[in-house]
Amino acid sequence: MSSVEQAAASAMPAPSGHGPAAAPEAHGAGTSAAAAEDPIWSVPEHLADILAHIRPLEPLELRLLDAQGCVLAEDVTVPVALPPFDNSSMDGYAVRSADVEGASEHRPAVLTVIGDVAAGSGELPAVRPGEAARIMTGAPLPPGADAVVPVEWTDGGTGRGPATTMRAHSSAPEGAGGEVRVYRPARAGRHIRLRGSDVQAGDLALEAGTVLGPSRIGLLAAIGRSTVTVRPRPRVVVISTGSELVQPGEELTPGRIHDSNSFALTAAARDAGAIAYRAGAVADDAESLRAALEEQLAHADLIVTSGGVSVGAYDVVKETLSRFGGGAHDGDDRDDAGGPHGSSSAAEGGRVEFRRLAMQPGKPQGFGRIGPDRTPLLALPGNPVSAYVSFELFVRPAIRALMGLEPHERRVVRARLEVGEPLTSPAGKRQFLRGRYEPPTQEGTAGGVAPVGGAGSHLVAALAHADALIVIPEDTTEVEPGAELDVVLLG
Ligand SMILES: Nc1nc2c(c(=O)[nH]1)N[C@H]1C(S)=C(S)[C@@H](COP(=O)(O)OP(=O)(O)OC[C@H]3O[C@@H](n4cnc5c(N)ncnc54)[C@H](O)[C@@H]3O)O[C@H]1N2
Ligand code: MOO
Repeated sequence: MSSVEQAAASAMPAPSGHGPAAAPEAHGAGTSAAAAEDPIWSVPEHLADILAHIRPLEPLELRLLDAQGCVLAEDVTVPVALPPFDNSSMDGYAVRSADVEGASEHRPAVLTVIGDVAAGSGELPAVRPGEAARIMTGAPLPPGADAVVPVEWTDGGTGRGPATTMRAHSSAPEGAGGEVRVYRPARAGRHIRLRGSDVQAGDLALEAGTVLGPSRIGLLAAIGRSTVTVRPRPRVVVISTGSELVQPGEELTPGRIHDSNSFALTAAARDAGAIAYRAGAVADDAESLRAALEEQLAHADLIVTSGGVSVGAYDVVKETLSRFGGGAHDGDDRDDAGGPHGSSSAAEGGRVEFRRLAMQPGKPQGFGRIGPDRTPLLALPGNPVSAYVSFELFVRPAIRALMGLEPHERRVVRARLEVGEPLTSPAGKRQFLRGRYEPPTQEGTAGGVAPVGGAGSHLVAALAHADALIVIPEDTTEVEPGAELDVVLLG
């Protein structure tokens, strides 16, 4: 295991934690009397439960541009070689190399021009000894020729010394005939792109599992594919909840705040590769939330909510989703909650289970599958930093799993903590502080990381200036200046 992998294993939630797990007390997070009924989940346990209930989306055949950002679900082999024929890499003259051997400015080779070969030419003139064909970049090499001299090595057929360019056929059609003086030799093969020099027929063009970025879409087009079988980008619906929320652009009245989570989470889902829809903010009432969910379920592969998962009197997400049925396939409303802390997870029962996690921020979390298609739903806490950190730890991997990708994307590195005073961290919680990372100046040494803002999960401005999450492990309550910690690099 490399040092980065080791760091990742300790800093990031790992799916290996799924299944019967250590009692919460083992993480030092258990609360005495309540622990037995309301266990505290570790970060890896919660992620493992999510990933255990998410299957990659079924492959679809999509047109090339619709497949951008998707994961290839087939091995694509090359049907015909690229380039499909020997062709010129320069605008110039196709010649027989023997005819231009020893050519110089003082003793040019004088060749008879037998015509033009433009890109796309089907019929090719044969080049015999003493002849040349004017040829354009990408045009097929005519039979007989074995080299191309660029126009800059010739007089361009003008008889007036070295040329810099060809004369346009429209204004000087005589350029396709007459004579050309060649001032430099070209050995056989010069300026020729050979058939199959890029890929051969039968080669593997792209392997299943490849993400289709622009250059890969270009390759698929080059080998003649108009459609491709991919796992589609997941459709993620983001719903924020809270009667205090006002949309950006609208005036704030007393007690209200702008809805920032639905924007940050939708943007984050797009950044992770999803097609994300912002369904907007729903007021804190169960009926509105239920209606919004019913409406969105039809076109969601994953639903993300923010807010309403804590212990308040208006925590409507928790109230609604704890009882939201599984829909058509929902045989019963059985209570099969438990996951690593019991026999199975709520996700199997078609409802959402709410948990406390041994982390800060992001303690309250919900996960389950709802509706007739058992659509996965992640209910994130409403505090903006908590929602964002939860996205990075749980939603991003879930989106990647739906795409058929390895869930962990973020790089984790070791970095020296750059602070004046020791930092404290709550016992039994994995703390994720926002930080700015400075890469090492020397190879083999650790970079530095400085906290941005405090631990408060309302600090959106500090979050916007952070580029890393500083991970303080569960069993660490104080970190000295200069200590090395895992750091999750955001982007
Ligand atoms: N008595 C307790 N109170 C709280 C606990 C607890 O254990 N006991 N946990 C705290 C923690 S930790 C968190 S995190 C929050 C989670 O609360 P909710 O998920 O129920 O979220 P809300 O109450 O709806 O909102 C919390 C906070 O975030 C602001 N918010 C909500 N949505 C948005 C949005 N879309 N854009 C911007 N800001 C948003 C909201 O106004 C609140 O300030 O609970 C603690 N309380
Ligand atoms: O978990 Mo809350 O997310 O600490 O603010």
